[in-house]
Amino acid sequence: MDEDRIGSPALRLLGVTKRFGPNTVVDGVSLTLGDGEILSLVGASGCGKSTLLRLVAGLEEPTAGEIAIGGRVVAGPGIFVEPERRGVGFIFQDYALFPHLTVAQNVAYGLRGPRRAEAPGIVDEMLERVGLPGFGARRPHELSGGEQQRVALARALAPRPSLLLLDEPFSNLDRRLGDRVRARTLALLRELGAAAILVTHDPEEAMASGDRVALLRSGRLVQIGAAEDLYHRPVSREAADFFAAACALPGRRVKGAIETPLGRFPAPEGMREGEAASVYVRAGSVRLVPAGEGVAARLLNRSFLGHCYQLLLAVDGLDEPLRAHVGASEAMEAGPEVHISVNPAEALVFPAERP
Ligand SMILES: Nc1ncnc2c1ncn2[C@@H]1O[C@H](COP(=O)(O)OP(=O)(O)OP(=O)(O)O)[C@@H](O)[C@H]1O
Repeated sequence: MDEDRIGSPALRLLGVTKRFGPNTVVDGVSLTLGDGEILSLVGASGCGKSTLLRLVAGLEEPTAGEIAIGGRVVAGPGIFVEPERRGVGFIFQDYALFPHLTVAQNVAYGLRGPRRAEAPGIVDEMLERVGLPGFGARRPHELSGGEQQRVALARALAPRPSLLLLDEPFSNLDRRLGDRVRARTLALLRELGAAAILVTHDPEEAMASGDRVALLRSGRLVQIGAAEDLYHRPVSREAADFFAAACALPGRRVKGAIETPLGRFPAPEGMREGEAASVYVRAGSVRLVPAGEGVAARLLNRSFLGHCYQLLLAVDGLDEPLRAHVGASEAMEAGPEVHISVNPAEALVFPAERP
């Protein structure tokens, strides 16, 4: 590594934009990834996550903006470094192993220069690290989905990339296997000190996996920060919609506070009197209170979620049932009519007409 690149961020994007014809798919994205940092990139289907990864990998060329990896500009005005010269590893959703090559040949595939000569030792080490020692002679079709994913990981990490890009790598595995393979993958990335971007459309996976989480919507970066920030302090209605897993109550500012079917909530600064609001209430913030307190609701359904019970409640003025997560004794005591309240400090309030 050049002297002047020591201490450079693993990745820096500056105003990166990608247009396909008239469609702007990635729109002025700027972010910096520290050495060894793992970033979850999350957003709804079609928001541009894969395109952003492909731009970093060099599989697409930006229409505008600049990309630097480890301090070296790899894409920008008049500059384009080919994918194989970027020192970036890539794992796709379908693993993309070469079916005609053995596991060992797959893992050795990306080794270049002096590391090529050491291939047998590196292959053994990588297969050991991903928990597949002795699998070198097998072919991809002789492996389970989880094993194929681990070979893809060994192949991507064998050349020791400073940056690894993972595009929904666990989504083809069932939930429990996916969780296990994800934990193993993250531990290995930490061990090797590789920075990584993990693309997912699942907010829980994003929050559980990344040092930071970046939320993309329509090609734009909506918010980037610690998982707790996105969950507790979403910057906008868009971010709350994605992360809060909450019911949105309609409201309106009346006499300085937001009036809703569940009572009054503090108005955010800058909201005008009479302006419409959306108040996000999480299931864990809804409490059952004695009759005569709070607001009356009708119990529509009770279900066991494992860590709690979920009550579905009909409340006058709400189009959709409200979800409440409560403990076993509360759930069992709840009759057809209940009374509920929400701590105003636990709700998220946004102007309804602005994004
Ligand atoms: N080569 C291309 N030519 C034209 N449009 C494209 C091309 N690649 C992607 N797009 C469009 O860009 C948008 C973003 O696609 P992208 O695959 O980046 O989204 P995504 O967030 O990864 O979605 P998903 O979660 O469904 O994989 C989509 O509308 C897609 O149709």
